[in-house]
Amino acid sequence: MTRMLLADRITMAYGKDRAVLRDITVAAQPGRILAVTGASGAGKTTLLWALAGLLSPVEGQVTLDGAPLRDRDQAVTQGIILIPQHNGLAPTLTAAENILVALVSAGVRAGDARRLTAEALERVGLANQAEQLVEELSGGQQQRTAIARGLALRGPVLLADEVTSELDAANRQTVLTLLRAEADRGAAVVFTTHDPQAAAACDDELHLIDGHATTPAPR
Ligand SMILES: Nc1ncnc2c1ncn2[C@@H]1O[C@H](COP(=O)(O)OP(=O)(O)OP(=O)(O)O)[C@@H](O)[C@H]1O
Repeated sequence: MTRMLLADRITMAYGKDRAVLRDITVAAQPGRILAVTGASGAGKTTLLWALAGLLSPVEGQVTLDGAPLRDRDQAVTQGIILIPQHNGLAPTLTAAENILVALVSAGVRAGDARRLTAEALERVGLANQAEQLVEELSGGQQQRTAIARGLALRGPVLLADEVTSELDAANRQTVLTLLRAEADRGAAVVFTTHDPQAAAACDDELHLIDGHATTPAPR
């Protein structure tokens, strides 16, 4: 299954504050990885939250397969997976439990959920940390657990918010390879990053400067 997720001339603001994103048009395309780059505060997370259905534009719209995306509940139902910037894991559950809970609440049967959890932790190199509490994992291990959870859900859209920021070079490369595998199975992947090398490994780049798009060109 593929999905076409489009931000169509969106402007985003928090409360009555000035806009933090202005007139942005960008598509998450099946089979491709879009890098969203820009300095701290440029609006990368805000764009991802709009695509995830967590925030509504004040102008323009986010559409999914041509129809307006209503909210996060609809986005979850339609398989728009978000790996949030600060991992979003439950610290007092184990790495495996965090993934299992997500899978079971997405409707996966318990036996399949256990198998998918083990596979996902293996892919990020955390097979031996499966039964460890998240609060006892290092920052990079927590980040990889959040990535494993996002991978295990196998959605048609994967939104990954700075998911390599705490990783060493080898794990960063592993994660980029895993994001590529997601695109190769047909997912639309959007990846925010400060790392020019990581961005260069993606198919397309949207560069934000103070909420404005500057480089929408495909490579
Ligand atoms: N909840 C909020 N309330 C008010 N302003 C916010 C909120 N979240 C973000 N902002 C503002 O929106 C702008 C864009 O923030 P955003 O987090 O999208 O940037 P970013 O590019 O992801 O930054 P970073 O690389 O540091 O994560 C910033 O000026 C920030 O202060």
